[in-house]
Amino acid sequence: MTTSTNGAFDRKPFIAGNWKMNMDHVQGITLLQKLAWTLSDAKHDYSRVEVAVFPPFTDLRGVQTLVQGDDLEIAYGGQDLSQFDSGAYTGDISGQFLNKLGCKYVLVGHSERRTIHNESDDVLNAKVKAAFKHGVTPVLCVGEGLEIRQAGTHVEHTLQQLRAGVAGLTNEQAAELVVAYEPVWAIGTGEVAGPEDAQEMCAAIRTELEKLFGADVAAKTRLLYGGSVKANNAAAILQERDVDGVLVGGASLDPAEFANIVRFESHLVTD
Ligand SMILES: O=C(CO)COP(=O)(O)O
Repeated sequence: MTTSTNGAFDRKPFIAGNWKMNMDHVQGITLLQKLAWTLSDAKHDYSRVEVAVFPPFTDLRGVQTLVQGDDLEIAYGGQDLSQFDSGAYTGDISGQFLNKLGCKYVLVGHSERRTIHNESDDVLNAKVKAAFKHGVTPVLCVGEGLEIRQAGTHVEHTLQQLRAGVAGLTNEQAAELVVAYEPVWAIGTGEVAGPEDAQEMCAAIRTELEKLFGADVAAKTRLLYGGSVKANNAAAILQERDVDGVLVGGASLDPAEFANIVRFESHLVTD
């Protein structure tokens, strides 16, 4: 097995599964158990490659119980949080509640939230700050739709979302933040941005973070790619220098497929 070219993995690779609105709390426990068994059988080294799942809110208590009871090293997080701490916000979930459930991460600004729920850059910036306030690491999602990609303004569009999302963060927060580049045209469509597209945008994001927070900070921020990632394309994407992980939708619902993505290093064989 060869080592990856990804900056010799200065940043710990991060493989995240976004279950979206799939898996009720019973199905979710079964899925997580199967994933944990598969990775355990494969002797997965969690200290080399971090694994996290993002189940629906209603699954989180069960996930917490399983993770604690079986001493699993799989992290988990919410798919969204409120920008507010508590109060008359029917249907919303506070970052404090996520923290209390042991969530290490929370997705912020997934394209499905930006579009279906009309979440603005200002709201998303407030959500990023709310996550940090409550001790949960935000995974800020950015990315362009098809029309913007075709117009060739995708880099500027994505960087504008990034700047708005990280406005007012401290250097320490920016280093801890995770950013996921998810081109909307590649989500759930089978269309995958090529490894070079993922690298182009992740490099642009890192350069922008350097401008905003300095090179030392930008060298620590983990950048993920998401959009139709499968076991057969993950390794090539993850070999790119600035791509530190993947955010997986559909393929994270299949424990064997997702475990193979987690074990991408075993697909980097050259001999
Ligand atoms: O939106 C995504 C992950 O957050 C990507 O979804 P798919 O992997 O199903 O394309």
